[in-house]
Amino acid sequence: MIPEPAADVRDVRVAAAGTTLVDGLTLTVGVGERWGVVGPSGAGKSLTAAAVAGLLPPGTAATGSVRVGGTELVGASESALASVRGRGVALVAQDSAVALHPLLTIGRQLAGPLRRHQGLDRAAARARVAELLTEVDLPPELARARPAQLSGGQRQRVALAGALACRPRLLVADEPTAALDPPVARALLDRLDRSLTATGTALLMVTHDLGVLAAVCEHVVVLAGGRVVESGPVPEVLAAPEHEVTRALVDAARLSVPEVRA
Ligand SMILES: Nc1ncnc2c1ncn2[C@@H]1O[C@H](COP(=O)(O)OP(=O)(O)OP(=O)(O)O)[C@@H](O)[C@H]1O
Repeated sequence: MIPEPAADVRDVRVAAAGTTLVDGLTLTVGVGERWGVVGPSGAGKSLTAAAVAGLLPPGTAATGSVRVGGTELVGASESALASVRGRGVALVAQDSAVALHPLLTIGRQLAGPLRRHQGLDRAAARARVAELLTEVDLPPELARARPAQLSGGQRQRVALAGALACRPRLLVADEPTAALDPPVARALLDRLDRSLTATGTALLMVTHDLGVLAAVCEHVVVLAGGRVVESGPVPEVLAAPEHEVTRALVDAARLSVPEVRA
């Protein structure tokens, strides 16, 4: 039997106040596959990520179909969405670290979803939090710290640990390293890479950085004006871009990112 893909996205349209912002989005993310989403500013990358994660911002609405591990997210009730979050799909965003509660310890924040989604008791959740922190190369003692006591890179690692805590089928990552310095960003991506491999989690990652795309993803979709204009294996698309938008992105990257120079 062919396994359910991590995400099966069919003809998704996202609109706000009657304006179509993403249109005709169709994409299949196979089990454990890593997809990148690139495109110019305003192309619809973040809304695409949000639609696939079932977390569209207020005022926007989707039609079409987004199935994660066989569960339909478009039009799903809050309780149905809540049951898919964590184990089906998890989101880590550029500002995920900001979303940490300033007054709660890291340990309590990581333990919450483990207790809710996996039914762990207090002691089991505490042990799992220590494991999760170790998995993202943070000392387990950080469980007792509050977010303000951590660096930006450490906070983003905590966000990643939280997103991967329930071993989701799919991690949606929206510019997860955009707010980090290059060495800290590289370390986080390296960590992400190892965690995805260890858990078999698939990835859909928005990035504006073709170097990051090439380092992390196997497949790419290029968006422009809310539509997919090109998609395929990353090496092929970067080596021989077919659409003018992709060519412009590759040309811009050649000027600024040594790794993708021809
Ligand atoms: N909540 C919203 N309500 C109305 N319009 C929105 C909303 N969010 C985004 N948009 C609009 O939808 C379009 C796509 O936005 P989106 O944030 O997905 O683009 P993006 O490709 O991620 O851009 P960037 O690279 O600049 O972050 C833009 O024109 C944006 O102004």
